Amino acid sequence: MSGVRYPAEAVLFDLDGTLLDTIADLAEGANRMLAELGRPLRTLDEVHSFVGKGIPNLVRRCLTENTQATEAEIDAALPVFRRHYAEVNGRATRIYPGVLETLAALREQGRRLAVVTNKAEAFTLPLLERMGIAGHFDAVVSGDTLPVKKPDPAVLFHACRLLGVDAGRTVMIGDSANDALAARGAGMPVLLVTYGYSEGMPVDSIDCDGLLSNAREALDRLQAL
Ligand SMILES: O=C(O)COP(=O)(O)O
Ligand SMILES: [Mg+2]
Repeated sequence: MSGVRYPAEAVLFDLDGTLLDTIADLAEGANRMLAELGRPLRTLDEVHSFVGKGIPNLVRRCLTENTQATEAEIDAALPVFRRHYAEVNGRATRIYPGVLETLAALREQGRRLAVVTNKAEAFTLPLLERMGIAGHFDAVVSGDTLPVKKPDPAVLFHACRLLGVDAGRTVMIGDSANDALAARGAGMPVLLVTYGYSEGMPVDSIDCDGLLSNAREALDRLQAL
């Protein structure tokens, strides 16, 4: 892996598409919103390609992809989505295979772990609790923790500050170009899982330091650092 010549003391994890398969709940929230607004519903595949840049972007794309909406309509839709998503958040969400044992093993190795997600904090924290994984993380940075979100590297630096670990001793693991660009901007190595969302983009076309078909593979990669 390029750029790392020391043990990685901390690992930053993306949430949606990396640790948790949240797509069914996101699609349910989106379609309840669209139904309430009298707009055409979206397929799971469509929602899949809309996830990654946060909830405002998901709502915007649901309302504007191959159709039209005014800025005022998009603004008005956001609280509708939030209301519905708050109801379903976590219901059909699943932890990806290999994630639990990987988190436990990384902690066993003494590494500090954080979640850095573009999902808003109001949904992130209850979801981590509900899925029983909140206790694995020493810090959580959500999409509205700072005024910026991924791909801005500021969120990764913020997570490192919360962890008390140098960004130069940290590795990012994600599923999309937002994660990879943020890591590149922070000068951090980045591994991408191949099973996530990546906004409809082939994940192997994204500049990164390695692909993981199962989170468990991160253990070997990090072992070598
Ligand atoms: O909320 C999103 O759009 C995606 O969130 P993520 O950063 O955890 O993938
Ligand atoms: Mg993601």
